Amino acid sequence: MSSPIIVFDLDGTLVDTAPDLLESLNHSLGAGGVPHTDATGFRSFVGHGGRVMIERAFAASRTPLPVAEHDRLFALFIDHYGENIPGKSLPYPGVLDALDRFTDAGFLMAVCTNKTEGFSRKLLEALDMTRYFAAICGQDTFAFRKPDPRHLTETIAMAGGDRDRAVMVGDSQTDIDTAKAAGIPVVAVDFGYTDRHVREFEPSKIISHFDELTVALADKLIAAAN
Ligand SMILES: O=C(O)COP(=O)(O)O
Ligand SMILES: [Mg+2]
Repeated sequence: MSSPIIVFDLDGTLVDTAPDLLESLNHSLGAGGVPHTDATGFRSFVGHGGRVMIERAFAASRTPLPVAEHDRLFALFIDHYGENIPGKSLPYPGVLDALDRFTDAGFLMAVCTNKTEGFSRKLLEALDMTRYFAAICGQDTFAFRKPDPRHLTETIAMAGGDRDRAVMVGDSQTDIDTAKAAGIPVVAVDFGYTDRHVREFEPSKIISHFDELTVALADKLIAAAN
């Protein structure tokens, strides 16, 4: 039997990237003549990668966004964000202890994110976290991405895990919908990036700190799913 696996979302779950994403978003919006957004606006734009973030910010300010302009601003966003990694981004409190705990308990771990794979690897490397993960899969790793459940199930397969003994941990509706569609239990953190409280999306469990993400909880969720 292959190992149990715990799959993490990245932005807003493992790492607090909001200050840097917001700065790069505003750099790009400024170049497009759209007002800067704040932490509240950011929460409703994030979750589907940088392109969608720009698109949503334009829609919110009722400004048309022709494709060529979208491409230009996305390139500015990407360059700015990529150059500044890791910037101010840091793992949330208790993340590293939790990753050590699950390593010691024999779990595999993986990242399934709508960030690009390249930026995800660069960020995790800069924070010395790459070593924990058997797979790091971004929005461009496969031909599909969250909320398509195959992004999650293929991440599990790539990590060598067992989808019948898997748990997803995320911060957004995208993560919860993805896990549910894959038939995998999902723990939602309540401190990430979502404009609506995660309870509305009915995850299997909500936590407010990584100390609550125990091996016993993961075992319990896996047992209940089978
Ligand atoms: O970058 C985004 O928009 C979302 O990234 P996440 O899937 O790691 O939360
Ligand atoms: Mg997230």
